[in-house]
Amino acid sequence: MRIRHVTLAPGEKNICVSLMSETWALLLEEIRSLPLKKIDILEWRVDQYRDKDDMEAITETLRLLRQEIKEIPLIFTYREQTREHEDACFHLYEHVLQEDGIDFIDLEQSYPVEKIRELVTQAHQKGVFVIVSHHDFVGTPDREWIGHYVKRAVDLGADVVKLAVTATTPEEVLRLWETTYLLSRANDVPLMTMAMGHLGRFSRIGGHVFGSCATFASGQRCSAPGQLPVADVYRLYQMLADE
Ligand SMILES: O=C1C[C@@](O)(C(=O)O)C[C@@H](O)[C@@H]1O
Repeated sequence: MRIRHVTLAPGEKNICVSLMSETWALLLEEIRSLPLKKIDILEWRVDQYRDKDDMEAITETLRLLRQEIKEIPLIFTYREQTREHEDACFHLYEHVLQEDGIDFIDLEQSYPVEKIRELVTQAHQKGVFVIVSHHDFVGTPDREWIGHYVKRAVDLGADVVKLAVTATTPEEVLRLWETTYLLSRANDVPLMTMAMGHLGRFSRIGGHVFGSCATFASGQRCSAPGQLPVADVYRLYQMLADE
């Protein structure tokens, strides 16, 4: 699968970095502080943005953001798992899908099925790809759960399936890698998998070997525990590539 100049396929060493600022002025400073040439995909974590309920501000910020990041693929993510924020989140996604400039939206698999389907339809009509995500901030689900999850996400219309778990033991890293390896060979839809936490750091530099199509690294701020700085991940990837 190709988005602008980026290929999302098992084994690709794509680096995603999240933009975490609260205002446009800070976002601009954040973008300018990043080594953009080392970044394949940017994620705008709009849940961190102060004016996220102001649709005009969102439209304008997106326009400026796109100007600044040029051709870098952009994921638009409102990371909220509480029910009370869901309406605001769906409203925002619907709004942004009428605008230009985003390449992906990220939808949590726990959202109501009907809503996911509606947003998938709207996104696809607009030529925007959908990442269906699951986050486990406590541990790593068992193999069977992960298998069902990936199948369900594909059935819901995901173009990419993301799984971010927490690794509390080495066995959980192994389980994530093993399931990523098997499921990436069994599905045409690219998988992005990673583990959070200290042990999860290994999954963030070795995931591509097991079939993940991208990893998340930290820019100005981490957007999840265990992310390594983007320049370090880039350097490691170069070291792994030259043999
Ligand atoms: O889903 C993900 C992955 C992530 O949670 C991580 O563990 O790196 C970071 C989030 O910003 C992103 O939306």
